[in-house]
Amino acid sequence: MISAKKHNKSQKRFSLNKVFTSAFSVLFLIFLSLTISVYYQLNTFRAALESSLLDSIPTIISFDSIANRSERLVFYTEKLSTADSHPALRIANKKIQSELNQIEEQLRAAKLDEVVLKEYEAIKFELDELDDLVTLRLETNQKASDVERKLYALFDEAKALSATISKATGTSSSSWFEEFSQLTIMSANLMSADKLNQIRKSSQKIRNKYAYIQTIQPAYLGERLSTLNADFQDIVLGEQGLINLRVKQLRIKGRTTGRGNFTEKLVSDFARALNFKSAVINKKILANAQNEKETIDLQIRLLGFFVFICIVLFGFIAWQLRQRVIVRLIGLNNYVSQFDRKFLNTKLKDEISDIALTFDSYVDTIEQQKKELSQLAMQDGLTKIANRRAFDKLFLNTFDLAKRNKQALSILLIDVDFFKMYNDEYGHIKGDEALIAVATTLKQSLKREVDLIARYGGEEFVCLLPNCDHEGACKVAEDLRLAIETLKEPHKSSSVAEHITISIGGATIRNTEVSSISPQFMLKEADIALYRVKSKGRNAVQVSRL
Ligand SMILES: Nc1nc2c(ncn2[C@@H]2O[C@H](COP(=O)(O)OP(=O)(O)OP(=O)(O)O)[C@@H](O)[C@H]2O)c(=O)[nH]1
Repeated sequence: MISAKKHNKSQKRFSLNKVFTSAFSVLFLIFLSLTISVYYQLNTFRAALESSLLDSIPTIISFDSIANRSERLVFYTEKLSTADSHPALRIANKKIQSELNQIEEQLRAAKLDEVVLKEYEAIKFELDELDDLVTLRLETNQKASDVERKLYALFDEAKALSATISKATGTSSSSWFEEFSQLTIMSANLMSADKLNQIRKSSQKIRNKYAYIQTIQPAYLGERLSTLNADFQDIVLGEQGLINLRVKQLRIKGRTTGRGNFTEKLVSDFARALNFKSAVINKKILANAQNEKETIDLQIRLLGFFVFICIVLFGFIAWQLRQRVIVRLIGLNNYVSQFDRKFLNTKLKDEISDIALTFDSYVDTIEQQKKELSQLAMQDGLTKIANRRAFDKLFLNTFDLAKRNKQALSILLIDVDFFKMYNDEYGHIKGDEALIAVATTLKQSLKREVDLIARYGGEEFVCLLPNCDHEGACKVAEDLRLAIETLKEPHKSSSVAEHITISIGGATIRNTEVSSISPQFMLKEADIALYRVKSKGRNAVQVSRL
């Protein structure tokens, strides 16, 4: 079984599985935190936008709208307080009511705080009060006008009475009527007096004049005059007389003006308060937007930083992938395809190194097996010495070398004598053992490293003796023959000896003649020599010189 070579124990192991799992986990976590951060930021941004769009901006718009309506309300309040007729009052009231309705609707929609609502209620109350005052003023005005008319009617009556006096007395005018005319003018002038003090002074003068007139009135007018006086008393000096009405008029006017100004101020304040609130919300929105902008800026910078880190990490992982996996796999492929150890890289302790080491073991094993196979291919299966193929190959190479170097070369053909009989006598198994013994002895008998003994076929062996001349070849042949004889392997059926013997026929080429002789020829000559030895009785050697 093939086992991978072990890593150096001091080297820390980095499993590729762990490396890539950790790297991708880190990237995944960064990606996840990026996603969460972006999601959180977008949500915050959405909430801020929602708060601005759905809450603050509509509130500002409704505040502005209420403030605008309030400013219009100021205008109509002025119209109301200065209304000098009932139609004008009705128009002003209608406009005010319309504005109030709109304001109330918007106030409800804007969900404003209690203070604003109370202010609004106060405005409504003041407007009602103002309306009452203006109505009262118009009624008083009407009464004053009626009384004024009555005054002029009374004057006409006095005038007619004066004419009657003139007719009766024969004079063109009476001093009474003159005084009465002045009294009427003084009374009529009350209508143009716009100060209470003036009215008080005038009323005193009127009373004095009225008292004086009574002292100068003609006695013969009798009852007619007393009615006139009583009417004057009612029209000017009475409870509902012109003086009291004018005082009331001025007082109501003062109150109306005061209330009107107060209400206008109240409405203006209300509008200002709304404008202020709107400005505050506006400021808040701007502050929020600024905060959001700063947060988003920070997030963008953070995002950029994270993206940068991600790119660096991706680059690092890609580089690691290339260095740790791709480059090493290419190296491994080169190693496997070219069997060149320079491509073998097992520095890192991981799965690829494991594979590389396993391949390395396979390569070792294959090379070992190749060696063994090539050895087996050149070895004789029975005797374990070189076989004929090995001999043929080496013989041709040695022959070429000898030819080139002009060296002597010898070969010996060795044949075990009467081996057929040996087999017949002892059986094939014994025969095999005998051949093994002969081969081993022959091999051990050779002294030079370069000499080769091979099994040529059957019970025949061949010996290759490079750079060996005729004399040397004869000596080696004789040594071999002697070694087998010394073996004393019993061979009863042999007619040469009682033990196994060999016959050797050889051939030697001299250095000068090498070029004209072929390896086949040399073998043939050795075979002829062997034949001769056999013919002469065996257990002998003969080497031909070529
Ligand atoms: N046991 C055994 N016998 C073999 C082997 N190879 C060849 N032989 C036998 O060797 C014998 C050779 O016989 P022959 O060629 O007649 O030669 P010989 O009997 O030695 O006679 P000479 O060569 O004339 O002395 C044959 O009987 C072969 O069967 C082998 O590997 N094992």
